[in-house]
Order: sequence, then structure tokens, then C-alpha cells
Amino acid sequence: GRFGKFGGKYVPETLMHALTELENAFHALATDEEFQKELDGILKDYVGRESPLYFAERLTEHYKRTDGTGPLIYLKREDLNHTGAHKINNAVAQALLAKRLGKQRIIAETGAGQHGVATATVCARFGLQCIIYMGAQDMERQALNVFRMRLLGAEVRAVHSGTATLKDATSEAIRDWVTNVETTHYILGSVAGPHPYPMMVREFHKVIGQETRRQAMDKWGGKPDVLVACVGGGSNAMGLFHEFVDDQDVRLIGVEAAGHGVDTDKHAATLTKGEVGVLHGSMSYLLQDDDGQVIEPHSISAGLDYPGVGPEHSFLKDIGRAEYDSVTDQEALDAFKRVSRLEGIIPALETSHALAYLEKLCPTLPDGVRVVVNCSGRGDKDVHTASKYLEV
Ligand SMILES: CC/C=C(/N=C/c1c(COP(=O)(O)O)cnc(C)c1O)C(=O)O
Repeated sequence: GRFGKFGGKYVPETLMHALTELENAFHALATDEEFQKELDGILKDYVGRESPLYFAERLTEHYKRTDGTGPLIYLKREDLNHTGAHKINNAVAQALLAKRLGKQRIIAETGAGQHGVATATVCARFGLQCIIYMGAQDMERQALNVFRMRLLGAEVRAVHSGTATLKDATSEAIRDWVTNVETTHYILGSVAGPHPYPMMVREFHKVIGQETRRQAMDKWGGKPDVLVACVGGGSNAMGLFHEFVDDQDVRLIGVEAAGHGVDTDKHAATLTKGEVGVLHGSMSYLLQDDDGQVIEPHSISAGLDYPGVGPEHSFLKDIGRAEYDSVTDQEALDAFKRVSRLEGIIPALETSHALAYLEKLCPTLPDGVRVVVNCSGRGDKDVHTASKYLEV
């Protein structure tokens, strides 16, 4: 359960059995025709897969240079999935897994509320009890999703400890799981946490990259040249990247949250400014002070406002296979507005970080290079926050 030195299972003894049981159940699914058939059916007819690979014509025009040269921009439309983000891919699969484990009580953490809504959605669909842990600050800034979760039948529990954001919600969910592991499955929402979660969640999202390879072949008879995705815990990025890790000619670029700037203490750029440490059961890069205390992160986007990152990203960084950069809150807000105005697509603030990175990337790309940006989610949940900062 390791990616080089990263990953592992740094959890209390009481969770070890549940993690082993989960890993065994996951591996059993790989050969369970029934499960694969049910999962593929749900992804197609309920989630609405496959998601389009959309050529963003006006965004491409925006990056054309005066000599008419420039890259071609494509968006992988995970925002068009049911519930409005990539999160549903993992939630569906883990709900089916929980049913096979005979667990009727589901818990989850959420920051942006998209994973929370995805979990509440699959619990409604499969008749499972649902409890979502969410930081009080995030309940404020993603209020639309709190109402949606409750409408879908979930109990949303406010977490007030720490910065009352994603890290604190995750800690609370793990505490619940330690107490109720016999009856409860924890649908962890990203490629973080103890083994098998980082590998398992990546496997449940790799459909994003698999579809992209097929769609690229259909559209232009080749592969994408550059893949760009925002990185919070790292699941939408790993979902797009995994398929292409062995294609050395495909660049993988992860974009983190620089908040007020990576040279301030208000950011969440873990891979740029973090050190190796342990958080939520996994060894990975982590924003920590000299005493190893976790530094409170900041991002305008709740889904990137996390001091840790999935261990597989730490590995891809250390072996030099993937590149990681960051953009500020303001750059993300500018992209939020730019893509709305140019393509009629209102992206989530998390997604806006990947889209903002095009401003830095495109001027460096030769003519005709094909860039696929993971459009991880829609921005309805963010219009209230954005209205405080943007003149529209
Ligand atoms: C699991 C906690 C993260 C959440 N969301 C993260 C998120 C992210 C960042 O999460 P990762 O893909 O796991 O890095 C990107 N795009 C959208 C639309 C998101 O909602 C959530 O609670 O919804």
C-alpha cells in the first residue's frame, strides 16, 4: 500500500481490521462480473457517463498569439456528471462496495460539499443511512450544498474544531469510523487517507483518463499532449493522469491553491511548500511547522483548502513524472469569470484553479499542442462567494 515511501496505514489498531477487510473486498470486486456490470450500468444511466471531451473554441481563441499560433484547449466535462462534479464516480463505487460488506451506515467528510452531495445521493439511491461531517466554515461558504445534502436525506454534522474546514471534517469522520467500524463504511472522498483508499479511489476515478484516451483518438487520432487538473486531495487529477502515467510524452500538471500567495502563510500549496509527514493515516507531503504541527491552510475554494495531499501525487512529484504549480485566489476568480464569459461554463472555484493555470502555460506552448483540462465541477455552489469579490 505504498507509492515509494509515501502512503501506508498510520492508523489506530482498531481500524486495521476494517482496512484489511476493505482491501480484500476491493480486490474481490476486480473479478466480480456482477459488481462491474452494476457499476458500469449506474455510471452510464444514473451518473450519465461518458463525460464529453469538449473543444473549447473561444478559450482556444483567447490563447492564440498575434501570429495566429497557439495550443488547442479541451475540457473533460466532469461537471456534467450527475450532482455536478467528478466526486460521484467514487461515491457510487464505494456505496456498492459498502452494500457487499453488509454495512448500512455510511459516513463521509466534505469541504466543497460536492463529495457530501455525491455521498448523500448514492445513499438515497441505495437506501443507506448517511452522515456527513463538514466544517462549520465550509457549511457557510457552500450553503447550497448543505441544503442539497439534507434534502437528499443525509444528516450533516457541523465540525467546529481547528479551522472548521476539510482537515477537521476528515479527522471527525475518522473518529466516528473508529467508534462505529462494525456497522459503518467510511466513503473517503479523495485519494488520501490510509491504504487502500488512495489506490482504491484512484481506481474508481481512472475512468476519466480511460475515456479521454478514447475520445482523443476519435477526435484527432492521437493522445493529449498536456493534462491539467486542480489538486486538493488529488482525486480528479489522479483520475485523469493514471491512464497516461506510462505515456512519457504526455505532460501531467497538477495545480494547487496558492491562496494569498505561496510566500504568505495563507495558502494550501502542499506539494510546493510542504514537507513529508503523516496526516489522516497516510505519509505524504504536508504543510507543517518545524515542530511537525499541521499548518492551517487557506484557499478561497473549500475543496482545495487542505494541508495534505494524496501520497501518489507526492510520489509522482518526487520521481519527476508530474509537474505541480499553484495559482492564487484572485487568479482563480479571474478564471471563474473568464470561462463563464468565453464558454458559457461556470466552473467550480476548485476547477477554476486548473483553468487559471492556462494563463501561465499557454504562452509557453508551441502551435497546435493539445491541452486537456479536467473540468472537475460546476460553480453553482460558488456564485455566492464569488459575488463578494467579482464585479459582474
Ligand atoms: C473530499 C473533500 C473535497 C471536496 N471537493 C473537492 C473538489 C476538488 C478537489 O478534490 P480532488 O479532486 O480530490 O483533488 C476539485 N473539484 C471539485 C469540484 C471539488 O469539489 C468536497 O468535499 O466536495
